[in-house]
Amino acid sequence: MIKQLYSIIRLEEAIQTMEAGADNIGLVPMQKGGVPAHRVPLYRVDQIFDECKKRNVNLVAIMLTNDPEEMLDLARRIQPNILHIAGDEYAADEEFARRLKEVAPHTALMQAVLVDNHSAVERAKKFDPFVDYILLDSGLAPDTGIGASGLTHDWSIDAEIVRSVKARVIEAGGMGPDNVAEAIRQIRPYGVDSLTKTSFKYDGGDMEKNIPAVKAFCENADKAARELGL
Ligand SMILES: O=C(O)c1ccccc1NCC(=O)[C@H](O)[C@H](O)COP(=O)(O)O
Repeated sequence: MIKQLYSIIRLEEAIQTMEAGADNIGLVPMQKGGVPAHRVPLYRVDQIFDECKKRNVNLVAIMLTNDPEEMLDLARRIQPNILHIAGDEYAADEEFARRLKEVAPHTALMQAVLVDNHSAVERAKKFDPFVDYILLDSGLAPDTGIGASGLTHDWSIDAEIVRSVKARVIEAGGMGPDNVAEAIRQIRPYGVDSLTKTSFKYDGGDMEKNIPAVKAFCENADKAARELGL
Protein backbone atom coordinates (compact mmCIF):
# COMPACT_ATOMS: atom_id res chain seq x y z
CA MET A 1 0.00 0.00 0.00
CA ILE A 2 1.49 3.29 -1.13
CA LYS A 3 1.35 6.02 1.54
CA GLN A 4 1.48 9.52 0.07
CA LEU A 5 2.06 12.43 2.44
CA TYR A 6 1.43 16.08 1.56
CA SER A 7 2.32 18.93 1.82
CA ILE A 8 6.02 19.08 2.61
CA ILE A 9 7.66 22.49 2.96
CA ARG A 10 10.98 21.98 4.79
CA LEU A 11 13.93 19.62 4.27
CA GLU A 12 13.97 18.26 7.82
CA GLU A 13 10.26 17.40 7.80
CA ALA A 14 10.72 15.72 4.42
CA ILE A 15 13.36 13.44 5.90
CA GLN A 16 11.30 12.73 9.02
CA THR A 17 8.20 12.00 6.90
CA MET A 18 10.14 9.49 4.79
CA GLU A 19 11.59 7.87 7.90
CA ALA A 20 8.07 7.62 9.36
CA GLY A 21 7.02 5.41 6.42
CA ALA A 22 6.02 7.57 3.43
CA ASP A 23 6.43 6.07 -0.05
CA ASN A 24 5.51 9.29 -1.88
CA ILE A 25 6.01 12.79 -0.58
CA GLY A 26 4.25 15.73 -2.20
CA LEU A 27 5.17 19.38 -2.32
CA VAL A 28 4.16 22.51 -4.22
CA PRO A 29 7.23 23.77 -6.15
CA MET A 30 7.30 27.57 -6.43
CA GLN A 31 4.56 28.52 -8.94
CA LYS A 32 1.68 30.92 -9.52
CA GLY A 33 -1.04 28.83 -7.88
CA GLY A 34 -1.71 27.85 -4.30
CA VAL A 35 -1.14 29.28 -0.84
CA PRO A 36 2.15 31.22 -0.79
CA ALA A 37 3.23 29.60 2.49
CA HIS A 38 3.05 26.11 0.90
CA ARG A 39 5.27 26.91 -2.06
CA VAL A 40 8.76 25.43 -1.93
CA PRO A 41 11.69 27.26 -3.58
CA LEU A 42 13.30 25.20 -6.33
CA TYR A 43 16.72 24.94 -4.64
CA ARG A 44 14.96 23.23 -1.70
CA VAL A 45 12.93 20.99 -4.02
CA ASP A 46 16.29 19.76 -5.34
CA GLN A 47 17.62 19.11 -1.81
CA ILE A 48 14.44 17.20 -0.87
CA PHE A 49 14.53 15.21 -4.12
CA ASP A 50 18.16 14.19 -3.39
CA GLU A 51 17.02 12.81 -0.03
CA CYS A 52 14.10 10.99 -1.73
CA LYS A 53 16.49 9.27 -4.14
CA LYS A 54 18.66 8.01 -1.26
CA ARG A 55 15.57 6.36 0.28
CA ASN A 56 13.76 5.19 -2.86
CA VAL A 57 10.85 7.51 -2.08
CA ASN A 58 8.91 9.19 -4.91
CA LEU A 59 8.77 12.95 -5.19
CA VAL A 60 5.36 14.26 -6.26
CA ALA A 61 5.26 17.80 -7.66
CA ILE A 62 1.81 19.27 -7.00
CA MET A 63 0.49 21.66 -9.65
CA LEU A 64 -1.96 24.23 -8.31
CA THR A 65 -1.28 26.61 -11.16
CA ASN A 66 -3.84 26.48 -13.98
CA ASP A 67 -1.21 27.19 -16.63
CA PRO A 68 -0.10 24.03 -18.48
CA GLU A 69 3.01 25.79 -19.82
CA GLU A 70 4.13 26.54 -16.26
CA MET A 71 3.48 22.89 -15.32
CA LEU A 72 5.60 21.65 -18.23
CA ASP A 73 8.40 24.10 -17.40
CA LEU A 74 8.42 22.84 -13.80
CA ALA A 75 8.39 19.21 -14.97
CA ARG A 76 11.32 19.89 -17.32
CA ARG A 77 13.26 21.62 -14.54
CA ILE A 78 12.55 19.18 -11.68
CA GLN A 79 11.99 15.81 -13.46
CA PRO A 80 9.85 14.62 -10.51
CA ASN A 81 8.72 11.00 -10.21
CA ILE A 82 5.09 12.14 -10.43
CA LEU A 83 3.41 15.35 -11.60
CA HIS A 84 0.05 15.82 -9.84
CA ILE A 85 -2.45 18.19 -11.46
CA ALA A 86 -4.72 19.53 -8.70
CA GLY A 87 -5.69 22.98 -10.02
CA ASP A 88 -9.37 23.84 -10.27
CA GLU A 89 -9.45 25.12 -13.88
CA TYR A 90 -7.00 22.97 -15.84
CA ALA A 91 -7.09 19.19 -16.15
CA ALA A 92 -4.80 16.91 -18.14
CA ASP A 93 -5.66 15.84 -21.66
CA GLU A 94 -3.94 13.55 -24.15
CA GLU A 95 -1.91 16.39 -25.62
CA PHE A 96 -0.61 17.37 -22.17
CA ALA A 97 0.32 13.75 -21.43
CA ARG A 98 2.23 13.57 -24.73
CA ARG A 99 4.09 16.82 -24.07
CA LEU A 100 4.94 15.75 -20.52
CA LYS A 101 6.61 12.61 -21.89
CA GLU A 102 8.68 14.79 -24.22
CA VAL A 103 9.99 17.11 -21.49
CA ALA A 104 10.14 14.61 -18.61
CA PRO A 105 10.17 11.03 -19.99
CA HIS A 106 10.33 9.37 -16.57
CA THR A 107 7.65 11.48 -14.87
CA ALA A 108 4.29 9.80 -14.27
CA LEU A 109 1.08 11.81 -14.58
CA MET A 110 -1.45 12.01 -11.74
CA GLN A 111 -4.79 13.75 -12.22
CA ALA A 112 -6.99 14.78 -9.27
CA VAL A 113 -10.68 13.96 -9.66
CA LEU A 114 -13.20 15.72 -7.47
CA VAL A 115 -15.62 13.17 -5.99
CA ASP A 116 -18.68 15.31 -5.35
CA ASN A 117 -21.32 13.03 -6.87
CA HIS A 118 -21.67 9.92 -9.03
CA SER A 119 -20.59 11.76 -12.20
CA ALA A 120 -17.03 11.44 -10.83
CA VAL A 121 -17.03 7.87 -12.21
CA GLU A 122 -17.38 9.13 -15.78
CA ARG A 123 -14.82 11.89 -15.21
CA ALA A 124 -12.30 9.37 -13.90
CA LYS A 125 -12.93 7.10 -16.90
CA LYS A 126 -12.27 10.01 -19.24
CA PHE A 127 -8.76 10.52 -17.79
CA ASP A 128 -8.01 6.82 -17.53
CA PRO A 129 -6.57 6.21 -21.03
CA PHE A 130 -3.71 8.70 -20.68
CA VAL A 131 -2.89 9.13 -16.96
CA ASP A 132 -0.81 6.87 -14.72
CA TYR A 133 -2.57 7.76 -11.48
CA ILE A 134 -5.98 9.10 -10.52
CA LEU A 135 -6.21 10.85 -7.14
CA LEU A 136 -9.75 10.88 -5.75
CA ASP A 137 -10.29 13.89 -3.55
CA SER A 138 -12.89 16.03 -1.76
CA GLY A 139 -14.05 19.58 -2.05
CA LEU A 140 -12.30 22.65 -3.26
CA ALA A 141 -9.65 24.28 -1.14
CA PRO A 142 -10.22 28.05 -1.01
CA ASP A 143 -8.19 29.88 -3.72
CA THR A 144 -6.27 26.75 -4.77
CA GLY A 145 -7.57 23.62 -6.39
CA ILE A 146 -9.11 20.29 -5.57
CA GLY A 147 -8.29 19.13 -2.08
CA ALA A 148 -6.57 20.00 1.19
CA SER A 149 -10.04 20.22 2.70
CA GLY A 150 -9.64 17.65 5.47
CA LEU A 151 -13.07 16.29 4.47
CA THR A 152 -14.10 12.81 3.38
CA HIS A 153 -16.70 12.07 0.70
CA ASP A 154 -18.89 9.16 -0.42
CA TRP A 155 -16.43 6.24 -0.52
CA SER A 156 -18.85 3.98 -2.41
CA ILE A 157 -18.17 6.15 -5.51
CA ASP A 158 -14.41 5.71 -5.05
CA ALA A 159 -14.80 1.94 -4.76
CA GLU A 160 -16.71 1.95 -8.05
CA ILE A 161 -13.96 4.02 -9.70
CA VAL A 162 -11.27 1.59 -8.49
CA ARG A 163 -13.22 -1.23 -10.16
CA SER A 164 -13.73 0.79 -13.39
CA VAL A 165 -10.27 2.16 -14.28
CA LYS A 166 -6.86 0.69 -15.03
CA ALA A 167 -4.91 3.70 -13.67
CA ARG A 168 -3.54 3.42 -10.13
CA VAL A 169 -5.98 5.08 -7.74
CA ILE A 170 -4.78 7.09 -4.75
CA GLU A 171 -7.47 7.79 -2.18
CA ALA A 172 -7.42 11.31 -0.65
CA GLY A 173 -9.70 13.62 1.28
CA GLY A 174 -9.90 13.71 5.07
CA MET A 175 -7.72 10.64 5.49
CA GLY A 176 -5.85 10.18 8.75
CA PRO A 177 -4.74 7.54 11.23
CA ASP A 178 -8.34 7.25 12.48
CA ASN A 179 -10.00 6.26 9.18
CA VAL A 180 -7.31 5.03 6.78
CA ALA A 181 -7.85 1.34 7.59
CA GLU A 182 -11.61 1.55 7.01
CA ALA A 183 -11.06 3.48 3.76
CA ILE A 184 -8.72 0.75 2.50
CA ARG A 185 -11.25 -1.94 3.44
CA GLN A 186 -14.09 -0.16 1.62
CA ILE A 187 -12.24 1.22 -1.42
CA ARG A 188 -9.20 -1.04 -1.97
CA PRO A 189 -7.11 1.68 -3.61
CA TYR A 190 -3.52 1.41 -4.83
CA GLY A 191 -2.48 4.10 -2.34
CA VAL A 192 -3.68 6.50 0.32
CA ASP A 193 -2.95 10.19 0.79
CA SER A 194 -3.06 12.52 3.78
CA LEU A 195 -2.49 16.21 4.35
CA THR A 196 -4.70 17.88 6.98
CA LYS A 197 -4.92 15.10 9.57
CA THR A 198 -1.16 14.50 9.52
CA SER A 199 -0.14 18.18 9.66
CA PHE A 200 -0.10 21.07 12.07
CA LYS A 201 -1.68 24.07 10.32
CA TYR A 202 -0.63 27.54 11.46
CA ASP A 203 -1.93 31.06 10.78
CA GLY A 204 -1.09 32.40 7.33
CA GLY A 205 -1.24 28.94 5.73
CA ASP A 206 2.07 27.63 7.08
CA MET A 207 2.05 23.91 7.85
CA GLU A 208 4.32 21.27 9.32
CA LYS A 209 4.04 17.49 9.31
CA ASN A 210 2.94 15.93 12.59
CA ILE A 211 5.44 13.07 12.57
CA PRO A 212 3.72 10.79 15.15
CA ALA A 213 0.49 11.17 13.11
CA VAL A 214 2.38 10.36 9.88
CA LYS A 215 3.81 7.24 11.53
CA ALA A 216 0.38 6.12 12.79
CA PHE A 217 -1.15 6.76 9.33
CA CYS A 218 1.50 4.63 7.61
CA GLU A 219 1.34 1.82 10.18
CA ASN A 220 -2.47 1.66 10.11
CA ALA A 221 -2.51 1.66 6.30
CA ASP A 222 0.07 -1.12 6.08
CA LYS A 223 -1.72 -3.23 8.70
CA ALA A 224 -5.07 -2.93 6.90
CA ALA A 225 -3.49 -3.75 3.54
CA ARG A 226 -1.70 -6.79 5.01
CA GLU A 227 -4.92 -8.10 6.55
CA LEU A 228 -6.65 -7.79 3.16
CA GLY A 229 -3.73 -9.32 1.28
CA LEU A 230 -3.29 -6.15 -0.78
O1 LIG B 1 -0.61 20.22 -1.04
C1 LIG B 1 -1.15 21.32 -1.01
O2 LIG B 1 -0.58 22.31 -0.56
C2 LIG B 1 -2.51 21.50 -1.59
C3 LIG B 1 -3.10 22.75 -1.58
C4 LIG B 1 -4.35 22.93 -2.15
C5 LIG B 1 -5.03 21.89 -2.73
C6 LIG B 1 -4.46 20.61 -2.72
C7 LIG B 1 -3.22 20.40 -2.14
N1 LIG B 1 -2.68 19.15 -2.09
C8 LIG B 1 -3.29 18.06 -2.80
C9 LIG B 1 -3.56 16.84 -2.11
O3 LIG B 1 -3.64 15.87 -2.83
C10 LIG B 1 -3.91 16.69 -0.65
O4 LIG B 1 -3.06 15.83 -0.02
C11 LIG B 1 -5.31 16.11 -0.64
O5 LIG B 1 -6.14 17.12 -1.12
C12 LIG B 1 -5.79 15.62 0.73
O6 LIG B 1 -6.00 16.68 1.60
P1 LIG B 1 -6.63 16.45 3.04
O7 LIG B 1 -8.10 16.22 2.86
O8 LIG B 1 -6.34 17.73 3.72
O9 LIG B 1 -5.93 15.28 3.68
